[in-house]
Amino acid sequence: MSLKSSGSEIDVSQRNANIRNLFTPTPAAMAKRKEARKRSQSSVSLQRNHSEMEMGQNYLYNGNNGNHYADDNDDQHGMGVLNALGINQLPMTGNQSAMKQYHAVNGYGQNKASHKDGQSNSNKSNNGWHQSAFELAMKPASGSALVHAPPPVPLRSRQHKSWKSTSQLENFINSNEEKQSKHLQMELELEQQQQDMAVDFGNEMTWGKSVEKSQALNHLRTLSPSSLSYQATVGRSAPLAERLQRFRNRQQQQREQNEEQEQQQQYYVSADIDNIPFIGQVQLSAEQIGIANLHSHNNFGNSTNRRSSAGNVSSLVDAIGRYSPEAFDETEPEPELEPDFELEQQFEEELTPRRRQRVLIKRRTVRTAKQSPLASARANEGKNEKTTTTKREPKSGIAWLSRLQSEKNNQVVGATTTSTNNSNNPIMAVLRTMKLKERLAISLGATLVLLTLLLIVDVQMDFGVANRHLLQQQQQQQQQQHQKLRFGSNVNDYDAASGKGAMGAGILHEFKRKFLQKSNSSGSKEASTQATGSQSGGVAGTSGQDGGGSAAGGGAGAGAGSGGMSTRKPIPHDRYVDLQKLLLTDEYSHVIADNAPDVTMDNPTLGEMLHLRGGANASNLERFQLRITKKELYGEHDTLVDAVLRDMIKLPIQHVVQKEGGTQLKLIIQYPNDIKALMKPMRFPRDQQTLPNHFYFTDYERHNAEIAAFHLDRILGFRRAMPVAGRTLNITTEIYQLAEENLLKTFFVSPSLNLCFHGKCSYYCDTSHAICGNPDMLEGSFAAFLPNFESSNRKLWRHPWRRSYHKRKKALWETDANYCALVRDTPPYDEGRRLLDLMDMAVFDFLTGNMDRHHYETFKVYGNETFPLHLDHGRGFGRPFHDELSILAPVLQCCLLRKSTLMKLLEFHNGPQPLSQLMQESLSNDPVSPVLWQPHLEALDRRTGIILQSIRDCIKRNPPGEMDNSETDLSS
Ligand SMILES: Nc1ncnc2c1ncn2[C@@H]1O[C@H](COP(=O)(O)OP(=O)(O)OP(=O)(O)O)[C@@H](O)[C@H]1O
Ligand SMILES: [Mn+2]
Repeated sequence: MSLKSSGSEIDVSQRNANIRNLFTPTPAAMAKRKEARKRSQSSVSLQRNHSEMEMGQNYLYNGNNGNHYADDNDDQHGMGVLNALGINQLPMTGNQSAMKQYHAVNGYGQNKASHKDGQSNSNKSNNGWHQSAFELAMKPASGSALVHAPPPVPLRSRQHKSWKSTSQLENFINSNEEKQSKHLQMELELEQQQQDMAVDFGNEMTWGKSVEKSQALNHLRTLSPSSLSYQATVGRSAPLAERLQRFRNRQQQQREQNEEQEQQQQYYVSADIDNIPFIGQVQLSAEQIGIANLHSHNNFGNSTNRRSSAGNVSSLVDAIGRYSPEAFDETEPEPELEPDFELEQQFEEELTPRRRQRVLIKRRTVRTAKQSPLASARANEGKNEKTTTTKREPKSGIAWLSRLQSEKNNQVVGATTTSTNNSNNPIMAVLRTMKLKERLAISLGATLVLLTLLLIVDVQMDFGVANRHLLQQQQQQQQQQHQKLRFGSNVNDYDAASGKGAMGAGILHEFKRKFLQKSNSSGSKEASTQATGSQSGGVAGTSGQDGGGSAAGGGAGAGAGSGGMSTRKPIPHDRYVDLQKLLLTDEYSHVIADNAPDVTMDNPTLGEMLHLRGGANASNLERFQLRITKKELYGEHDTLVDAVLRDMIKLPIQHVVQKEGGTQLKLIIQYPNDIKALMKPMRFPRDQQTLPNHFYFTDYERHNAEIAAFHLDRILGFRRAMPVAGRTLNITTEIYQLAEENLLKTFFVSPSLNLCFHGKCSYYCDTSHAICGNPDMLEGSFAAFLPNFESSNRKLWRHPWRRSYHKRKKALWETDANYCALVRDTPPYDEGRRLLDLMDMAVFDFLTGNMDRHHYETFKVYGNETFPLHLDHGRGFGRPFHDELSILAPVLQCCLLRKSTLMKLLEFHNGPQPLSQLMQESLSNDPVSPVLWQPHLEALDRRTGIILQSIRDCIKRNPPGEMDNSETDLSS
């Protein structure tokens, strides 16, 4: 296991400094630890634990470091601050493993680049280690039995740069295994020994809860790794068996010795078997053990329950310190006691150290009168001659009964014995009786409370289930009555923004969601999918935009609801008759704009504009380019499109150059006759989804998305995307042998002997993201090249609904509910077709799931009254199971859509052919068909429904008379 496999190239000393800073203790803590270290004899083995802890934490921190690096790249997009060196490395290693996870979860195709596999594997294994090390390190601190926690990290060990050493890690693992086996062995032997010695465990101090006390002692008995390592250190080189034998002998000696002493003391010795790990190494007198026992109660048993975890760890150090041989020195000052032991403390303060111990023992013996019934029974059986019946605090509800019984016994037996049994003391008797009542009352009360709780829970469950049905009915009614949607996490903001509040419904929805989730346990599958649907919608709402009251927030909710709808049992098909009717009137022209570009008039071609004419030998592409018009790239029935596609698929490749600009690798493929295509190579199989930790701007480009987007654009009737075809190339003969020099430099042969290249770009153009032949074939998308006529330059426009391209910052449209009003007042969106073109683009991007629409381009020569090109769709079709509603923000915020677009959507929705089918048919002509993974096709239909629903919502919110001032009717 290599520590280096995290892929981090960070300067080690810098990292160490960071880690030291992170763990810099306060002066008080340092003093405390210093003190603890002084007292502790076991720094070596304990230190070891801490260096482990540090390693775990270090790795955690290291992980953060990775994020930190990513965070520092503020504008990561094409404008290109991010350079691949180092910065890309950290997130990418994570991505690789995330990708692997995808493969594992979805049973996806294998990652073909073997070196990638290697990397992700090593990364994964490293993660695995990291986790376990962290768990190991954190276990003591987070576990319920805090007494198991090793003492705080000594400063000395803190400074050990243990993460540097790989062997130390191995040592740690080995030693840990060793420890565990020793631990087991030891436990076995100790158990045996305990049986050998016939220890009476019922003979514990009983001032307080016996459970608490035995917890601490049990802890010691079960030998936590820290206590074991402590012991191992104290015992140093003595073999375990020998040490155990010695220890056993000593116990035996002590036992014999104690038998000669007072009977009360004898109890203590036997009870002190709990302290074996400690007393095993040190010769102790019975009195010392008594003290030790007391201390252990004070410092373990009670601290477990009463101290905060931080305090607990330090108290443990103190305790361990006290248990070191010096700590048993009689002159050791009395340690600070817990508040509950004030009585004892007062008592003890009156006595000299030596005397005190004896008295203490006696006191304890007195208290042993409160031994547990079980123990008392045992004591009575085994040690009748001792006559002292002992009793522990009762644990069970009926313990008071046995206590009463044993009290009677005490009174009988106690009279005839010499022990200091004061159970016949009338005051004590009264006290006990009172306690009994108290206990009865308490247990009665507790039972009542429990019963009430149970009742409440039961009633709630019933209520939840019942309400689910009610709410479902309600929801269906709502849908049928064409009421507006109100789902998702932003529902309240949305309601506030719209001012026509469905706050109550929002709350109801929240309520429903909660109860649906709850009722999942009752096995309702429907509920579970529904809950999931609305949850993912919630995510969409929040991830896409701030909840700042934007209408898009509401829309996000709407989509969430619809998303949920698709997974529910079929409801009658909603044909959106209301919308169909509206298409026939102009009543809602402020929402449904009748602004279809009329291609029959004022629609000059580029050739006409630029006075260019293709020669007799002009290629299909050139002719295509010259025929581009002001209003669309190609005519509805233009056969040149197919010719252009065919050329790109069939023509031999002459030259390959890397395309500059953009963030990811693209190649310019040159064919004969000056035909060019823009190629995006395949990186992943079709079913590879956007990596969960990828932002839209770091998502990989998908060649098949480019192909599918062209087809979709055509089917939608926009015709604003250049023709794109798929083609499979021979990487050796069709790229490598034809590549220009700069590209050639990035070629290499992978370990599995495939030819690979990575090119030069800002994202993913490095050896670990190379594009490789499989074994020699490489698939790609080929987009017909845009005209490059000198005077046909394109104008680049910033998209008004551009995302922030920053991980933490939000764009204005995400926070300003009235953002559309601002856009409507700004040229070129204040008049003409442009704003409606953006609505079309939003619909188009929402259908493909493309969030990467930062800019768009137009042909300069046409001015403003021209269409925006639909370019760059490589980041679409990444998340088939998620509908990113924020992409629809322009439509939702402006409440605007072209009538022609709405007609198309209604057509897809109502048939005869759904969009998915139209797409499938269109795509089946492509050489790399099937182009889309089935879930993406299904997503198209689902998203069509969502858009329709949001338009319906817009209609509801914008009745004809009550038009918002900002919403100018563009259709007029
Ligand atoms: N078919 C095409 N023919 C000629 N040039 C094109 C074509 N498609 C896109 N381009 C140009 O290439 C540039 C980069 O293309 P594209 O946006 O697809 O790459 P990208 O790596 O995704 O870029 P970015 O990361 O900036 O989005 C575009 O800005 C556009 O000007
Ligand atoms: Mn792009």
